[in-house]
Amino acid sequence: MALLETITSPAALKALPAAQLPALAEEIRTFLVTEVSKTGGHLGPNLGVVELTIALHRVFDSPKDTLVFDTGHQAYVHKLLTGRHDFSRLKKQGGLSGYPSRAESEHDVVENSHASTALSWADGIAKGRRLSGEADRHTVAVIGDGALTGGMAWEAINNIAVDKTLPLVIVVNDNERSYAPTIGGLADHLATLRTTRGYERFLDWGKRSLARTPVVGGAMFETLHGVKKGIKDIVAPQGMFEDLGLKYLGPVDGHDEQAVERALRNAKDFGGPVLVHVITQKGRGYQPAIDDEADQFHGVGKFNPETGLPFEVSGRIWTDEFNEEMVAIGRDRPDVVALTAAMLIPVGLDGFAAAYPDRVFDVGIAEQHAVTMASGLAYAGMHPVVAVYATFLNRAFDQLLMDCALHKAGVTFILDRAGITGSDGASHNGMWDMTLTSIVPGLRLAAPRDGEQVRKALREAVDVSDGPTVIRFPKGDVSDPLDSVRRIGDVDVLFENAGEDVDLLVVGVGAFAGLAAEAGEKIAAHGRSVRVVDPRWVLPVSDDVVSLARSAKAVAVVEDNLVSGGVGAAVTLALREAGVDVPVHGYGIPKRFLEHASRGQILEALGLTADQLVADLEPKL
Ligand SMILES: Cc1ncc(C[n+]2csc(CCOP(=O)(O)OP(=O)(O)O)c2C)c(N)n1
Ligand SMILES: CC(=O)[C@@H](O)[C@H](O)COP(=O)(O)O
Ligand SMILES: [Mg+2]
Repeated sequence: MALLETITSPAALKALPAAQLPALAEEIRTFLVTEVSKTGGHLGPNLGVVELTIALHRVFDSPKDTLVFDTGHQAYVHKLLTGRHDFSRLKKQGGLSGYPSRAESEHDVVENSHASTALSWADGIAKGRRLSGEADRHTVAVIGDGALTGGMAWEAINNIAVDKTLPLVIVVNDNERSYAPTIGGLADHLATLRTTRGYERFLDWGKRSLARTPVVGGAMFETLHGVKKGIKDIVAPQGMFEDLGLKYLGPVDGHDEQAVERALRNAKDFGGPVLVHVITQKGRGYQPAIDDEADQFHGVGKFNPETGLPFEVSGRIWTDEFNEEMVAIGRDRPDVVALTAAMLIPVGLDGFAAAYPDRVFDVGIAEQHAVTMASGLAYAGMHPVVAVYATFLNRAFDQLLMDCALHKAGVTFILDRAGITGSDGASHNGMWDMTLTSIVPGLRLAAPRDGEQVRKALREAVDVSDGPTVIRFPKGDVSDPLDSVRRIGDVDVLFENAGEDVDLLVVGVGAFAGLAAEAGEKIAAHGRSVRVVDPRWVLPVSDDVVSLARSAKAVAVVEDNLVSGGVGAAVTLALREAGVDVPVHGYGIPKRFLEHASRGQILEALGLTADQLVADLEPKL
């Protein structure tokens, strides 16, 4: 790592002779494989942007110029080149974030890991710089081909393309993959552009040859360039970007560092918005990643760098329960169809897709489209199941409210990674969904406490055809089965040590039902009468919960969601509306953005362990 150790800033990188850049790239790849094999992380995306990121930091002057990375999972090389070499605690508490972090560096801007936002950020930064008299500062947005399938990206392009003096460079990092191969018309269009790759080499040859031809050489090169443009338009119409008014440069071999530098310098000097189309390979330089058909080591756990094989084989996860039951439902219900936003495998729809390939729609990173398309599918007599990570539903709230719920569309939403996820940082925690969905008229939300409840809730949900149903569960290993002692209406009683009247009613929500039961039993052991329940369908608050509260002196609600506007808040409102004057103590996530750490570390820091709940709750009884 002789060279990499010397790169403590972009200035040091710029000072490196070009001849040493291939060696530096090699050292960076070795570093990434070695270090990420110990911590886990987004290895594939970062192996693909080594030369691109080197070229970016050699052509532009960060932080005077601004580099924005879309989604931000591919910013490890950027971190290395801006002096952050300690990856030993990557994505862990106190260590480097897995995404850009303003607290870490002046070179980092966008911390949001939700895709398709970079171009909007860049549009605003560039226009703000120009208004403040700093038009000499360039803004560069690096966006993947996957993120480019998100609607926001096109809203931004629509605005950028018409601003002919905007010093903004869009770099499309086209590796033909999101997790899986990128889908849709845009992907096809990028593919036609890729086929013109030969033209770049042809043009470069022409430029070098003609440059040596005195006098007529330059004119001939311009003619050649015009010919190339014409042929390219015939063979690979790049009209889309240029018809929108964007200057298009490329396609450029994203692993030829000097070619990328040349293209970026041209873009930098162009004097207006330019799109540079860079062709890269996800997992470049590490064969196990390249060979990984599922997602080319998009996001990996710890692995053996020699073999690429994982050290940790995960147990049965919540997603597996959904995956399997969906296949069974697909057999029984030909009207059930499924939608994913470029995450077929991560959300557990691969089983259903294998069995019923015509009934799965991968819409790209386009959650808003997915939700409204599902409303259309429901109108056409289908029962759609939309599977997304909980945090990404935020993006499609209006579609949920005004396309799905307003029209009473029977759509089922599966929110995976609900609650604290932790290591992917603030924007990846699924902590807002029950707050958002609690205000949607006609929506019913289930929070299963174990695998059996996931299956039951899913079966019940697909039978609802007059409004949206939501099932949410966390990341990781599914909870051990938690049996009820009896059922009251639709509510499962998990523990009770008294008759009807109790000192305390504890409502455990979803995966926190076990935590609630543990805390309730501890309080019961201290002499209190306690009942712990799991409502299963937690929104809207059921009459059964209200009537149970009438027989309690106090209520506690424990949820893996914001306290603000969550189930606890909904219970409080329901009790007030029913005239039940009983104190409700809400336990969950505070309304703030949470630093990356493990789920367990964050839950403990938030007081969401049984002992901490007991310690806080008992004095209030
Ligand atoms: C709104 C949103 N939906 C889904 C995701 C999950 N996600 C993270 S990276 C990724 C694929 C991104 O593909 P691309 O932009 O091509 O970047 P690459 O990994 O290929 O470099 C997805 C779907 C996300 N971060 N944001
Ligand atoms: C960057 C991104 O949004 C995803 O790749 C995210 O890292 C998914 O993480 P898990 O699938 O491991 O929850
Ligand atoms: Mg990609």
